[in-house]
Amino acid sequence: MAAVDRLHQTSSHLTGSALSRSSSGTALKLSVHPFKVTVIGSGNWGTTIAKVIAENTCLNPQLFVKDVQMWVFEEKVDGKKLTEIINTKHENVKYLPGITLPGNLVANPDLIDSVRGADIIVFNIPHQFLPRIVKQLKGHVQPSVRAISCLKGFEVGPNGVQLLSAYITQELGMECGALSGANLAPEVAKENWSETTVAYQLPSDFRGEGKDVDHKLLKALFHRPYFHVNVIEDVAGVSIAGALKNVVALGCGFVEGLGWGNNAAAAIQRVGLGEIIKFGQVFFPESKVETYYKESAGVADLITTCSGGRNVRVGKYMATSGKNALDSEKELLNGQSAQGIITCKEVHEWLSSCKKTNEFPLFEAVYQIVYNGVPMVRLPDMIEELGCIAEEK
Ligand SMILES: NC(=O)c1ccc[n+]([C@@H]2O[C@H](COP(=O)([O-])OP(=O)(O)OC[C@H]3O[C@@H](n4cnc5c(N)ncnc54)[C@H](O)[C@@H]3O)[C@@H](O)[C@H]2O)c1
Ligand SMILES: O=P(O)(O)OC[C@H](O)CO
Repeated sequence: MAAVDRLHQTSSHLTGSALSRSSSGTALKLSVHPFKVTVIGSGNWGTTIAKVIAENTCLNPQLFVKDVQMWVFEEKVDGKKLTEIINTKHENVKYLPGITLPGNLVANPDLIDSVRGADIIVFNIPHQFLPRIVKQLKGHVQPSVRAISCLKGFEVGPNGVQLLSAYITQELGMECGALSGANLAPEVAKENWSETTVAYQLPSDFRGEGKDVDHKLLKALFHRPYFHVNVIEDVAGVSIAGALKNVVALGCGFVEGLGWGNNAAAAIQRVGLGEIIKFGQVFFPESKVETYYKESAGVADLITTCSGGRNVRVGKYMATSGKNALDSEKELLNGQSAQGIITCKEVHEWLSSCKKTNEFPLFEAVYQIVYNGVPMVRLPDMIEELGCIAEEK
C-alpha cells in the first residue's frame, strides 16, 4: 500500500507532524509513514543511483523504508542469475563491477513485485526499453505514486517529440521529474565528488509537506556528501540537455578518432551547446536558458560526457575502427548502451517531420554519419552548409 493510502487510512489517529533533519542536513517535516522507493533498472547508472538511494534510505529511516527494491532485467552471468549474485555478493558484477552495494539494496527480477507498495519510482533504464516497461506497469501502479526519470532520450510518436518524464506521466498518470548531471557512473559509484540536478514540479494534487514528494524530500533521497544535489523546477531543460549532449558526444568522438585534437572537439561542443539551447527554445519554450549554463545538467554534463562518456568512446571507436555504431557499441560496452545512437535518430525523425533539419546542422550531420554512412571528414562542411541553407531561408 502506498504511503499516501496508508496515510489516509490512519489519519484519524494522527497527532500532528514533527520536524526532523535528513542526512543532507535539510529540515523536514516527518512523514506519517516512511516513503518506499523502487529503482527500475540496474545498468551502469541504474545500479549507481540505486546505491546512492539505498545509502540515504538507511540513514533516514524516519523518511524512507530502509530496503530499496531494484528491478533487474534478469540474465545469467557465468551460469548464475544476476539477481542472486547481487543479493548474495552485493555487487553487480556485469554492469558495475568492483563496487560494493549496500545490503539494503534488493535485486528483484519481477517488475510488478518490485513496484508493489512503492511511493517513489526512479526510472533508470536505457530509454529504448521504456515503452515495454510502461506497458507492463499499467494497472499495477497508482497515479498517486511519484517518479523521477534518470533516462536520457526522447519519445517521438503521434504526440510529436515528448520528454520521457511527460511520457511516463501520460502513460501511468504519475507526476514525474528528472535527474541529470555531470555524472559518469563509474566516478559516482567510486564516491568521487560530483554534482547533479534534480528537476521536479509539484503536481496540482500535491498532498502537503511530509505527506508527498517535494524538493526537500528529493534532496534527502539523492544528496550524498560525494553527490551534491540542486533541486529546481525546470524538468524540460534538464531533460533536453541530458538527451542531446549524447548526440554532441558522438560528434566529439568522431573528430577525436580522426585525430583532429582538442580545438576540433571544442568546436563541436560549442556548436552542440547552441543547438541544445535552440532545441529547447523552439520545441519546449517552458525550458529555461539558464539551466543550460548554471546547472550540472547543462554545460557541465556536456563537458564530462564529451570527455569520458560512452558516446564519445563509441564515436571515437567508429572513427578509428571503421565499424558502424551498433557494432562499436556492442564491442566496447559489454551490454551497456550509448544512448546518442538512438537519440540522434529520434531527433532526425522529429526535425524531418517539421522540416527543420537544416536548423540543427550538427545533430543532422551526426545522424547522417551514423545511419547513412556519410564520411566523418565531411562534418565541418556539413555544419557550415546546412547552417547556411537555414540562414538563407
Ligand atoms: N552510465 C552513466 O554514466 C549514466 C549517467 C547518467 C545517466 N545515464 C542514463 O541512465 C539510463 C540508464 O543507463 P544505464 O547506464 O543504467 O544502463 P546501461 O547502459 O548500463 O544498460 C544496461 C542495462 O540495460 C538492461 N537491459 C538490457 N536489455 C533490456 C531489456 N530488453 N529490457 C530492459 N532492460 C534491459 C540491462 O539489464 C542493464 O540493466 C540511460 O538513459 C543513460 O543515458 C547513464
Ligand atoms: O556515458 P554516457 O555517454 O552515457 O554519459 C553518461 C552521463 O550521462 C554523464 O553524465
